[in-house]
Amino acid sequence: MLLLISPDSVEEALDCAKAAEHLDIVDVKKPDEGSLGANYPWVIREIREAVPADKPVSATVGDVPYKPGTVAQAALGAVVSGATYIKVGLYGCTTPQQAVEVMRGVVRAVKDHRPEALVVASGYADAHRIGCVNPLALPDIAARSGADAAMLDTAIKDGSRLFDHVPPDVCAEFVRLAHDVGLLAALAGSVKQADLGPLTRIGTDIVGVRGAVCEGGDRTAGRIQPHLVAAFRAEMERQAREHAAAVPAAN
Ligand SMILES: O=C[C@H](O)COP(=O)(O)O
Repeated sequence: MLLLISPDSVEEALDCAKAAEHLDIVDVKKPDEGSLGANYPWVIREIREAVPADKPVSATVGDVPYKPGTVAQAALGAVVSGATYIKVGLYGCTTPQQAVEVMRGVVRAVKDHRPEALVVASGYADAHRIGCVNPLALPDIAARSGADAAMLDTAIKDGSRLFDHVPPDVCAEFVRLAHDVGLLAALAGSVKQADLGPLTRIGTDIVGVRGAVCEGGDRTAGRIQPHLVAAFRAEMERQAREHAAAVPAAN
């Protein structure tokens, strides 16, 4: 499982760089503009320059409306600025067809510019609270649009967590659906160390985190702490070892 950490500024990205050996992807966002709030192109560029070259930079395009042209243009902005994972939060899409239309524009805009960039179609575990597409629709939306990964995050950051809205067995179904169509499965949403056991067992490819590695667990007022990133990674590795030991025993 890969660890994606979301700093909100160049300063925080520098703190991530101090913990670079413990993380896999640096994800640029602007939390005060929403769960997948988009940051400025120059912030993406500066963060790309600040983190080690072997660490991919991801950028969110925002909690986007159903405006395929607008979103495609924003996605191009993110990839031109140096991101190689482009995440789109399908906030304003109320049907799978709308979501596919938005994602097809994003995939074309991104891949025309940088074919090897990865496009991530993100839905929301708490979709029922905001009226957007059902979480389990995401793998099919991502596959039909030519994206590389399906993701879930939480839209409303009020302390409720991924598993409060989509329990582990339904997340397992999400991962299975994504893998069945050859996609990566990414999960996030106030994930804590205690969630890493189930996330590992269900075969999650990427776990996205911010609050759990911020001072005081506070994703808004706290700053990312390199020692919390290291501790989170250590727990991921412990869970991976336990899982690897348990799997042959079960067969
Ligand atoms: O993409 C990951 C998100 O930034 C997760 O943030 P969070 O752990 O504070 O919910």
